[in-house]
Formats: sequence, structure tokens, C-alpha cells
Amino acid sequence: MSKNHQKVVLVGDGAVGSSYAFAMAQQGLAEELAIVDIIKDRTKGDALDLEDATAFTAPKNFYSADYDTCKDADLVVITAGAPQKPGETRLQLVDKNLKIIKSVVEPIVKSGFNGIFLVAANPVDVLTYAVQKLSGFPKNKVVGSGTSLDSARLRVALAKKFNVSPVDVSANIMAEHGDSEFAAYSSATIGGKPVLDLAKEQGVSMDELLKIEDDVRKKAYQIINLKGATFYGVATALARISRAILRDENAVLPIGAPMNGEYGLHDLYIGSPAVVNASGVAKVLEVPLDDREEKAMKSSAETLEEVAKNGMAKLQGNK
Ligand SMILES: NC(=O)C1=CN([C@@H]2O[C@H](COP(=O)(O)OP(=O)(O)OC[C@H]3O[C@@H](n4cnc5c(N)ncnc54)[C@H](O)[C@@H]3O)[C@@H](O)[C@H]2O)C=CC1
Ligand SMILES: CC(=O)C(=O)O
Repeated sequence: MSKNHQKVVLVGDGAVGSSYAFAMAQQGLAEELAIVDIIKDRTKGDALDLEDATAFTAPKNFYSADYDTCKDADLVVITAGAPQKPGETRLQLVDKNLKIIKSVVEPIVKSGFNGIFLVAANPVDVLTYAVQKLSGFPKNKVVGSGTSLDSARLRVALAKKFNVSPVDVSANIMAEHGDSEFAAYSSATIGGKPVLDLAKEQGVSMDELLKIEDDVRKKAYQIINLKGATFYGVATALARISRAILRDENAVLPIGAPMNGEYGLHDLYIGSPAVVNASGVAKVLEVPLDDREEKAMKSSAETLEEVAKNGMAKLQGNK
């Protein structure tokens, strides 16, 4: 993917999708961004609105399109799907959004698309799994946004606690992008110093760290209660993952990654740090987990496996 001209197709032009397109405009990533949605006036309007931004940023061709545009795309980003209503969990969206994912993946594959899928619609771990199964693509070519947003939230929260910049916090939320996620504190560092050591030195208790973890877990609900949806955080996380793919960066990012024995897990997508480049998920980095984290990873994986198994069976009419 080292060619000079890169093309991204955005499928789903709602709050998350349009914010992603805006982030891509601001960051000058990809020369072409095609927008697909069932609401055509929205994609046409957004393409016109977004092209005005290019007078201040970098040339980019924004346009409304149908699925056949995917045939020569480097990256397809899927944000099509129902969002949570206040109080609704991500997992409760599964049946509705699996149907949408199926209706989206089939025409993308039919177009002859041979690039990388990046999936953000919720429940993202299950939908990423479904995209891989329904497309028949190699697992490395299907990437989930996974816990990228949650890890950003953790870095922001720890930055506030320890009075440093969030860009200098290296910390991951792992497992489900959702209620069973956990903070991998045992491997978190700030400037190379373990967060657990820093916490001890500064009199921050484990209970306080666990409260931060819980606040991060609940942050989407908090934002949805306040303004109806979350979109700027995830849009920027998606642009970051897109950059790693389009620029072949070998960036180490927390994403929704396919498990091939890492953490003793198989045949599911779950949040873990991984190396991301033009091939998609180049390598899952299996980070060491302490006892608490290992239990949380296992339990979260069981939840995701159950939801994916039932959801896929229903989708295929077997249930
Ligand atoms: N992974 C993450 O970290 C995050 C994921 N999300 C998820 O992203 C998804 C989108 O959220 P919003 O943009 O807020 O929702 P939205 O309702 O604003 O936008 C959804 C868009 O999908 C389109 N759509 C629906 N069915 C479609 C189909 N069959 N084909 C093409 N387009 C279709 C709709 O027309 C709409 O434009 C939700 O599932 C939400 O839960 C939201 C925030 C963070
Ligand atoms: C909505 C959602 O998944 C989030 O903001 O984390």
C-alpha cells in the first residue's frame, strides 16, 4: 500500500462516521474518501460540507457513493449501525446490528474489495468477528476498534490523576469494548515508570485505581446520558488506526484483535495491544497479566464468545 494515492470508504455516515470523515480531513489522511449510507442526502451533503474543509487542510476528494466504489479501496471503515439509547448496553444492540453488518459486508465483498476492514459499530468485538466470518477475509485483514477508545479514556484519567500529559501515559484497557473490560494496570507505565509504583509513591490506593477503571467503563453511559451519543473520541481513535494502516506504521495500538492462542483464546476478537500496519493486524502482542487481569480477560472472553455464538446462529436462521 505504498502507492501515492489512497482511498478510504466510510460505510455509515452518522455521528461517528461523519466525525471520522472530519478527522480524516483534518489529518490529511488518504486522497479519496467515499461515503456510503442508506441516507443518500446525508452522504451527498456531508461530501459537499467536508470538501470545503480541504481549502484549509490538504486536497482530498470527498464524495457520496454506492458499494461498488469499494472495489479499489485500501480501507473500508464500518460505522453503520444503531447506537445505544440511554441505559442500553452495547451487547443489547447485537441482533439489530448483526443484520445491518450482514447487509453491508455482502455488497462490499461482491464489489471485489481486497483491502482492510476497520469495524467500529457496536457491539464492536462481536461485529468485527462477524465481518471476518461473513467476508471470509484473512483474520489479519479485519481490524476492530476494540478498546482503542477505552484505552484513550484510561490514559486521560491517569493523566489527570498524576498530572502529566495523556500522550505520555502508556496504559491499556483490554478485553470487551464494554461492561466486562478491565484496566491492565500491571503493565501500565508513565515515562517508563510502572503506574503501580507511581501510585504507591504518591499515595494513590488500588481502590482509587479501580474507581478510575470503573469510571472509564461507565464513561460512554455518562456521555450518552448527557448528549445522546459519543463520537469525537472514537472518530479520532479510528483516524489513528487508519493512519497506522495507510502509512504502514507498525504502530502498537490497543485494538480489537483476532485471537490465535494468545491469552489461551481462539476464534474471537477482543481488545489487546497489537502491531498495526498495511497488512492490518500484523501481530498480537500478548501482554503479561496479573491474576485479577487474567480472570477478567477469561470472563470477558466467555461473554463475547456466548454473544457471538448466539448472535451468529440467529443471523443464519439456526435459532
Ligand atoms: N467502537 C466504539 O468505540 C464506538 C462505537 N459506536 C457505535 O458506532 C455505531 C454508529 O453510531 P452513531 O454514528 O452514533 O449512530 P448514528 O445513528 O448517528 O449513525 C448510524 C448510521 O448508520 C447508517 N446505517 C444504518 N443502517 C445502515 C445500512 N444498512 N447501510 C448503511 N448505513 C446504514 C444510518 O443511516 C446512520 O447514518 C453504533 O453502533 C455505536 O454504538 C459509537 C461510539 C464508540
Ligand atoms: C458508545 C461507545 O461504545 C463508547 O463511547 O464507548
